[in-house]
Amino acid sequence: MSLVHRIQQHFADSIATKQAALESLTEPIAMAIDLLSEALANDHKVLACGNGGSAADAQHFAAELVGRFERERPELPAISLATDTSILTAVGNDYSYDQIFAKQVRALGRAGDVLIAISTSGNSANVITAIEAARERDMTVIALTGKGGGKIGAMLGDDDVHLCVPADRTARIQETHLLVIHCLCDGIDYSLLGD
Ligand SMILES: O=C(CO)[C@@H](O)[C@H](O)[C@H](O)[C@H](O)COP(=O)(O)O
Ligand SMILES: [Zn+2]
Repeated sequence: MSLVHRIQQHFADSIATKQAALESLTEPIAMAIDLLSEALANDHKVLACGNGGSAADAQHFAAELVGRFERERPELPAISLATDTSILTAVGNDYSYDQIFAKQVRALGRAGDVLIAISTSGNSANVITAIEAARERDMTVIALTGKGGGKIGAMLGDDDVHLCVPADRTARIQETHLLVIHCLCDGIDYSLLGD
């Protein structure tokens, strides 16, 4: 395959994945927006976690809630659990990498808060333990996954929301997760501020 063809194939695959996600994820994204807007309107906060590209997504989402998305509005409480290198290295070193998010959830999470759990495979152990910790704290979970949802998809409860991108390739799932995150930001602003 030529370089030009490879580039064109990436664009075509990304468009096809987003088209498929448009069909399957519109309704669950709207449910996630309702859940987040309700929590934020009632003074609860959002915690977000994930590894690698998903760590960047968690940070990106928190930045758009604390700062802004496209419109001016009051600051919204959101914390990325993937960004404090002292906590990540201390907990990873003294306990295990599986605990890096869970211990922060237990430290910061309160009943009514929302955990955004991002994993393209749905199988990252530290995201799974973060969801278990969120349960202990009576938080609800919005999981962004792919590849069928993996173990995370299987462990979610009726009050949680599963946003599973219908794709198997990590890059395509990540690209769609970012689109989903921007839909969440826009939907929260719409719910809190109107049109
Ligand atoms: O961005 C990429 C690959 O595109 C990688 O950094 C990727 O995020 C890492 O391999 C993660 O550890 C994958 O974890 P997960 O999405 O399966 O939970
Ligand atoms: Zn990537």
